[in-house]
Amino acid sequence: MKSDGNETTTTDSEFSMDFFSNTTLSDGDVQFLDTTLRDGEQAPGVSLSPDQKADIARRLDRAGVAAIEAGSACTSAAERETIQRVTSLGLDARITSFCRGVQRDVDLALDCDVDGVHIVVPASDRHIEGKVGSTREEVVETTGELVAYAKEQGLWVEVIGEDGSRADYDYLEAQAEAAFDAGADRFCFADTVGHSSPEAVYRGVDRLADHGPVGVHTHDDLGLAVTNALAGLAAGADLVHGTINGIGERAGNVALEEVAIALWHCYGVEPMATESLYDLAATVSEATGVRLPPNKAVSGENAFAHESGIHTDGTLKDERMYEPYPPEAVGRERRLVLGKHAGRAGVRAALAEHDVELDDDALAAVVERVKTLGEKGKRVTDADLLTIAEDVRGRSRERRVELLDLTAASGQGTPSASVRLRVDDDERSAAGTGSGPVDAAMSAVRQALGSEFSFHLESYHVDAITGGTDAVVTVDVEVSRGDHSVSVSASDADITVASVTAVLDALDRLLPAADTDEGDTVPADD
Ligand SMILES: CC(=O)SCCNC(=O)CCNC(=O)[C@H](O)C(C)(C)COP(=O)(O)OP(=O)(O)OC[C@H]1O[C@@H](n2cnc3c(N)ncnc32)[C@H](O)[C@@H]1OP(=O)(O)O
Repeated sequence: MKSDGNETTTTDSEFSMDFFSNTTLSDGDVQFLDTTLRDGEQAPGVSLSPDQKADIARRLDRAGVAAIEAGSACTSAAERETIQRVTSLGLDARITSFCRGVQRDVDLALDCDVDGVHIVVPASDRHIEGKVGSTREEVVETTGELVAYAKEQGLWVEVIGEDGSRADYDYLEAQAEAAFDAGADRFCFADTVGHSSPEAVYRGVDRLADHGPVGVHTHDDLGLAVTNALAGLAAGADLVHGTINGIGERAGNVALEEVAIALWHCYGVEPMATESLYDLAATVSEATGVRLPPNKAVSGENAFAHESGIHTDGTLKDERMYEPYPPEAVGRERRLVLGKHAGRAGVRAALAEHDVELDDDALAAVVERVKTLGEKGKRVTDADLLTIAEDVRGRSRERRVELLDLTAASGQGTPSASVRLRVDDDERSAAGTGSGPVDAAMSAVRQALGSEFSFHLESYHVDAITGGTDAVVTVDVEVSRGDHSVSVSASDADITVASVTAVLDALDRLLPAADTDEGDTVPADD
């Protein structure tokens, strides 16, 4: 997908980063090295299985990432197994391993059949003297020897000057020169502790780029990771190291999806397919357990959501009114949300999605009630909106599906549940098993309903409203039948009851009204 236009910057294949300099790059000159599986996995508590690494690597490869650092072979036998799983996939991307500046690490990487290695050598005096107890001269010498050794083994080699942003740049340049003289394919400027200003990154990369191809590796301790990656590119780097969702040590690495969208939107450069970004973000979040902040660029839940009336009205008039780029560009969809800041246009549009049309007075009354609900801090779901609309119109609706009884049992055996439902005039009971009590109850519900009342659970989300083991939980679901979907939330101290209630409320909303002349319910699934 090509950038469809940023009104203030160039979008053709040539771009210039005027802020930093008059550097000009063409699309294709920037490549990405994804290190989610190595530096990203170094985030505390994260450990990816071979299958998870393989799955993420396949998706990165399909998205066009040039290189994937699959892990640190020196870590353990189990880690080598995960790297081998990735190297066995036969991907187009170059698969690499992290190595310290010691031959043993390179040999262990070779055992994993990687295409290349990142030989990480200390660059700042703090790291040279304080960490590895060496000298500048010794590090330069051993780096040259190790690069020559790795090249003899047929490996692609990148030397990373660790803590390079805090190094004496004269020395960093000497280190890069030694690495290139020994045959290194590239050198990487590393802002290892995320300490650098954009200007300092620019100066460092500018000097290194005189000696050969340079990459830039930035961290987000100052919130400058993306800016610093762009500064590196402006100074002549052509490879950006980063991780999906910016996971990594401390405040994390640069978020690759943020660099990708910034390059695409602002400069018309696309080192990876932007349409894959959300899928990658969701996959990595799920695999690592590191949640996405709702306001995160590209992948946050709210990145393409509009609640306030003025924004919603503007967006309904022109989708680009309050968005820099369309959600489809990163594989997402826009959401209009109702709450305290809602206005008439947004409420009218939300009702129209459920084939409900109101006159101006009724609409104003619904808007007021929506605002009141939103002011209580409650998320206004489709079910809430439809209930308010019915109330305002003075029409009551007869429920078609109702939970009469629910029992769930869990423990060390297989979780099981039984339900009793009313479906129209019919009373139905069924039992089911599942991976947990909620799953078992859902299985029982589906069995009781039968294929005639089938539904699809689009999303399921649980939040504890209060703390402690007696917490009240809210379950938010989105349920669909055919082309229609509704969002519902239900709260209860029992998560199984809240889950079943939410799903049945949603299904009830999706079924045609018993009294069909109401005309304000969605058509049935056929
Ligand atoms: C900036 C980064 O992201 S660095 C990458 C971080 N990644 C990792 O640490 C990978 C996981 N690490 C591990 O599994 C372990 O630390 C191992 C297997 C690598 C080493 O374990 P141990 O031998 O027990 O050493 P330990 O972890 O205590 O200390 C690290 C050693 O590596 C040495 N070292 C650190 N960086 C380098 C380097 N760039 N080049 C050479 N040696 C280095 C340290 O000096 C220290 O050696 P010492 O024990 O002789 O003092």
